[in-house]
Amino acid sequence: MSAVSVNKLTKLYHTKKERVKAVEEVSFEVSKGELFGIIGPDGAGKTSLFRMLTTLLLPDGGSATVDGSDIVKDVKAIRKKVGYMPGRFSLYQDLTVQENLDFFATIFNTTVIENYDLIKDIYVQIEPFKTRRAGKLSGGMKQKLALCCALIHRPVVLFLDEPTTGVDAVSRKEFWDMLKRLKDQAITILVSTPYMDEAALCDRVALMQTGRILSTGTPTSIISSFASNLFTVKAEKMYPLLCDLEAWDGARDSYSFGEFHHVILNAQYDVGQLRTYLDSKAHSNVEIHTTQPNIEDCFMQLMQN
Ligand SMILES: Nc1ncnc2c1ncn2[C@@H]1O[C@H](COP(=O)(O)OP(=O)(O)OP(=O)(O)O)[C@@H](O)[C@H]1O
Repeated sequence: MSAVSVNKLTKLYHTKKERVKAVEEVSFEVSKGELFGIIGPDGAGKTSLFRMLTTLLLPDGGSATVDGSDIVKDVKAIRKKVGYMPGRFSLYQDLTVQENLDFFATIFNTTVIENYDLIKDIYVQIEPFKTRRAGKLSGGMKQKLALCCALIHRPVVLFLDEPTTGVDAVSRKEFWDMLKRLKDQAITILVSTPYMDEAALCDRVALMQTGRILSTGTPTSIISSFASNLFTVKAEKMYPLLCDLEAWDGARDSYSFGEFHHVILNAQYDVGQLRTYLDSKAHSNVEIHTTQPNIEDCFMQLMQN
């Protein structure tokens, strides 16, 4: 049995102006003990998906089970089994660190001591501030407290909605290290993120855009399915360079990528023709290198398709 099984799950929102398909016939499976990432930009539908899987939102179509329980019929069972850390800080700002933890333990009819072994690694980092109000903690500390609260009833499946958004690079790394250690405790983890580089830290990922899943697989399998002539290109004037690349028949796709532009050449074109074309457009200090694709390149290509 899968830890999470999702079959054509759909969520629509009706506003005065329009009907938004936030999640559209999404299907995937997550195995027990997996660290599964839902990777997608703002508005992709990640929060709506997680809220349906944690029974906070009713679907408009399709079905899903979490640890064998149906998300519509077995609401009470699921709420006992899942831990949910919402994207926005959801703890009680006026309660202290200790009080927040006790509160969440109490509503799940358990105690902090009973499950201390599970949160110990994370909790020791915020313990020196246990009498501080949650609202006065730094972003990284809030995130650790929220994770402890989501874990305090020893969930079978943990849902983390954009846990690293707005968190500094060091705290992000620490957070992913914590998730790896939690995985060793046999907890299945679903984590959503808009950061493409975090895909590589998951066992498997689903790439999501405007309510749909574009691809599912291990980060390596998604990258190896990217069969393309990919180059990095740089020149003195980067914006005109991008405009010229976009206008060229030889480029199947081109987009900004950090300090470079990435260009995928059409099959019948080569790097010599790319250089000749850029010379004909009078670009100076042109640098062209072959490069290996990463998840972001795959995402860009899938979006084009
Ligand atoms: N209550 C709502 N009413 C109307 N539209 C909504 C509502 N909630 C979300 N949406 C829309 O549904 C789409 C998916 O939103 P959702 O929050 O699920 O995505 P997300 O990937 O979590 O993005 P974000 O990180 O911006 O929250 C977006 O277009 C959003 O504007």
